[in-house]
Amino acid sequence: MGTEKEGKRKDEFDVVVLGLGPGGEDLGQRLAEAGLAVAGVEAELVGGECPYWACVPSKMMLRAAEVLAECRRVPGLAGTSHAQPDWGPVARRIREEATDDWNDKVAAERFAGTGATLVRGRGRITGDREVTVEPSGSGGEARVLRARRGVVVATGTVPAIPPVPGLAETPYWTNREAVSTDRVPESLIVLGGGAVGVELAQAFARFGAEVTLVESAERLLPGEEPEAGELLARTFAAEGITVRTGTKVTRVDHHGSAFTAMTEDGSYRAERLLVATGRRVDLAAVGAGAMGLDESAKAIEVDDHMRAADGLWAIGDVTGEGAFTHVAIYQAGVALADILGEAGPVWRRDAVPRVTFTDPEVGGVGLTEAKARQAGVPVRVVTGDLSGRGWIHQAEGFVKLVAEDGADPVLVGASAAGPYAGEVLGMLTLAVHARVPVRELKSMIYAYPTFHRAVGDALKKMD
Ligand SMILES: Cc1cc2nc3c(=O)[nH]c(=O)nc-3n(C[C@H](O)[C@H](O)[C@H](O)COP(=O)(O)OP(=O)(O)OC[C@H]3O[C@@H](n4cnc5c(N)ncnc54)[C@H](O)[C@@H]3O)c2cc1C
Ligand SMILES: NC(=O)c1ccc[n+]([C@@H]2O[C@H](COP(=O)([O-])OP(=O)(O)OC[C@H]3O[C@@H](n4cnc5c(N)ncnc54)[C@H](O)[C@@H]3O)[C@@H](O)[C@H]2O)c1
Repeated sequence: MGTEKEGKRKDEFDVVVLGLGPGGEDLGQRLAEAGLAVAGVEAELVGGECPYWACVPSKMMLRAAEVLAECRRVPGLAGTSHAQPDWGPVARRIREEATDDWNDKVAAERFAGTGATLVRGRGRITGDREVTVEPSGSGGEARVLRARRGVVVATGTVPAIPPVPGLAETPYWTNREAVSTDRVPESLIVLGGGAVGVELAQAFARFGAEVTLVESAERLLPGEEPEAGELLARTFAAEGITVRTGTKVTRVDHHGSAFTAMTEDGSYRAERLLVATGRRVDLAAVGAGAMGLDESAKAIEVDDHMRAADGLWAIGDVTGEGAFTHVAIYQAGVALADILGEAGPVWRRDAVPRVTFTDPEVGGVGLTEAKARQAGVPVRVVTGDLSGRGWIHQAEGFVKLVAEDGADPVLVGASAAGPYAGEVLGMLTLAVHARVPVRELKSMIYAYPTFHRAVGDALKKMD
């Protein structure tokens, strides 16, 4: 229902969802389907980062790169092969199949089809349960949206650009330019060896780019088990990717058509430079202070029901928990139950799975050994290789299991790396989530010769 106040259009809803990425889109639709009056506010594209600039296009790139790598594995296993990489089909699939040329018409119609109201523009919390939306582009008047039950903040993150001298003045890439490029650069410097950095470095390298990756921590994927970073470093070296860990970029310049990155141990030149050094939230832009939150905080802190304050929920990357699409959507389900006042799932942080889609894949769930020890959890840890299947497949990888010690130990963390490691992670996620005792896992039958049989072999080492 719209009213006019101080020259601004005013509308009332039950819930206002700010940001329609995977989390906000899912929650807004489900609230509307439950019969609530919902406004979803979106500044860019309905669907958010994941389908247009992140998960989906990057996985299309990696799938294509994997096909090339398989082709290169034919000699010695199956004869001879010759593959001529062509970025054309990759760019075409991303443009036509994944993003509809970065057009959200279908998603917007799906959202509105549930009965929710899509409000295009940049929203800001301007009072208790009140959001003011500045329309996208020029023209149009601001709209004030009132939320009877409350506001859900689902505004995600933006790339965190490190304060490296010179960098801000250069035409560097973030994930957005990287996944929407029509052409593979001849050479590429990647800053950051987290999930974005390693995935995109490998995809471009397999399509012929000469890639240098600079990571300030001591190893790639520093949040994962050390064995994962070591495995990726070996794989990348074998594929011709230059990896520099434990070093910082001290200056970046761009002259003509080339970037130069100075590091503590040398200087690197490349046609393109990709910044993949993490993400940040901007709580001041969201107006979080208007509902009593600290706008300088790194994320919106939430309880087990995704509540951030009275009449305020937060879900997805803005909560600083996970930074994964499956977490944003899971948290949407938690907030849904809370807003509807129904029994439902609570936000559990102890069994969150994560998969980095490099080849080999790296999957993890729960705590790494280091994080368990830091938290003071007494642990038993076993590691095993891919056993028979790894040898047959000519593939490297590992399984690492972290069990909380005690009379009847349970896994509190596990990692799998290798072919299909993200799929092997499924059973490990179940084990951590459902607290399946190690004795039960040991008594299971593991099909021979699967990759997940490595879990059974590793468990034999756990006395
Ligand atoms: C290259 C890359 C690859 C990735 N791959 C994977 C993967 O394989 N698997 C995985 O699980 N995760 C992956 N991620 C992470 C995943 O993209 C995010 O976790 C996910 O998109 C978070 O969803 P969200 O709803 O919290 O926020 P977002 O997707 O960031 O959406 C937030 C939305 O809010 C809008 N918004 C922001 N501020 C306002 C405002 N003031 N008013 C109105 N609208 C606003 C934005 O325009 C955006 O549409 C990847 C990330 C990157 C960068
Ligand atoms: N497959 C997936 O699920 C997937 C894929 C991509 C991204 N994501 C998620 O998206 C988020 C963003 O990913 P990301 O890789 O950008 O962030 P990240 O925080 O995971 O990794 C950033 C890396 O950059 C390094 N770094 C920071 N400053 C640096 C500097 N000045 N020079 C060199 N290295 C520097 C950090 O040590 C870190 O290893 C993450 O939470 C990630 O989990 C998930």
